[in-house]
Amino acid sequence: MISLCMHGCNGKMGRVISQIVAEDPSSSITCGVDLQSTGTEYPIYSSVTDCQEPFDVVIDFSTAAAIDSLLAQCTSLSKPLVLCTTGLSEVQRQAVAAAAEEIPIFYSANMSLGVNLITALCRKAASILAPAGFDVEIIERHHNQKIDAPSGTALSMAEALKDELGDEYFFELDRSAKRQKRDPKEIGISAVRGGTIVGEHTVLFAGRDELVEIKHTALSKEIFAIGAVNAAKFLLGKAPGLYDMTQLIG
Ligand SMILES: NC(=O)c1ccc[n+]([C@@H]2O[C@H](COP(=O)([O-])OP(=O)(O)OC[C@H]3O[C@@H](n4cnc5c(N)ncnc54)[C@H](O)[C@@H]3O)[C@@H](O)[C@H]2O)c1
Ligand SMILES: O=C(O)C1=N[C@H](C(=O)O)CCC1
Repeated sequence: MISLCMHGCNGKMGRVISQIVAEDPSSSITCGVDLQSTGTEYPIYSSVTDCQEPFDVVIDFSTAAAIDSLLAQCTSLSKPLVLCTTGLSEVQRQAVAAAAEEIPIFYSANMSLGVNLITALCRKAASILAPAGFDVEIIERHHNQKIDAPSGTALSMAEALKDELGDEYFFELDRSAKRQKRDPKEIGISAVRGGTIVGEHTVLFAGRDELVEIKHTALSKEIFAIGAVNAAKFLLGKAPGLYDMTQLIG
């Protein structure tokens, strides 16, 4: 049995995790952290360090602005952290790496199995298609409540592709001010926001007279919640370090 502290418990993902855990006999949420202290069956605090109930692991789905403080709270208590919030700055990502020297941290911009599989498939496709002259574009679509753009997943896929293709490749997030043809070394990233789209990521390889598209569609937020709870179970008893889906999937 694992006991959890849910950071961002009143948010969309926090509520889905609460439902998933309520149906899981091997996990429980003993306490939560959010800006408002009502709305759940478990007590809610304004900081992880204020929580009175025992817990093994913190799961976070909140906002980038909360992460500096969250890292300090988890390291001060020596609590493992499953960090799912996206939109972190480069400085914050360095802070995550530094905190992971003290506590186990699982960080993934996308907790679904499928996205992590297609990222590996895209690496393979890119290694064959880009040298043959195919342009690489990532198109992501999300709901109209999402704050960060492009999505953490799109950035993480772009990083994987750049890692595969070489340092001469670069990200192009906004062509609006440019008046020039596409650079062959661009990895274009486009973000669409609308309605209740849970999350779609398409990697397009556009060649001369042929297109290859690799696409993942999330049909519910539950896939992220299940991945986060599995990550919390995976972290239990682990040494300090930075873990991700590649280790969880094995
Ligand atoms: N890694 C993944 O698989 C994955 C999947 C879905 C969403 N996300 C990311 O998770 C984050 C949350 O998504 P959401 O849709 O639940 O957002 P949301 O806006 O619905 O919920 C965020 C919650 O965090 C709370 N919050 C804000 N500041 C806080 C603070 N200082 N301390 C504690 N709680 C605070 C808010 O009050 C809110 O209840 C986003 O960054 C999103 O991109 C990641
Ligand atoms: O709903 C969101 O917000 C999501 N955010 C993640 C991202 O930015 O990649 C994962 C998909 C859902």
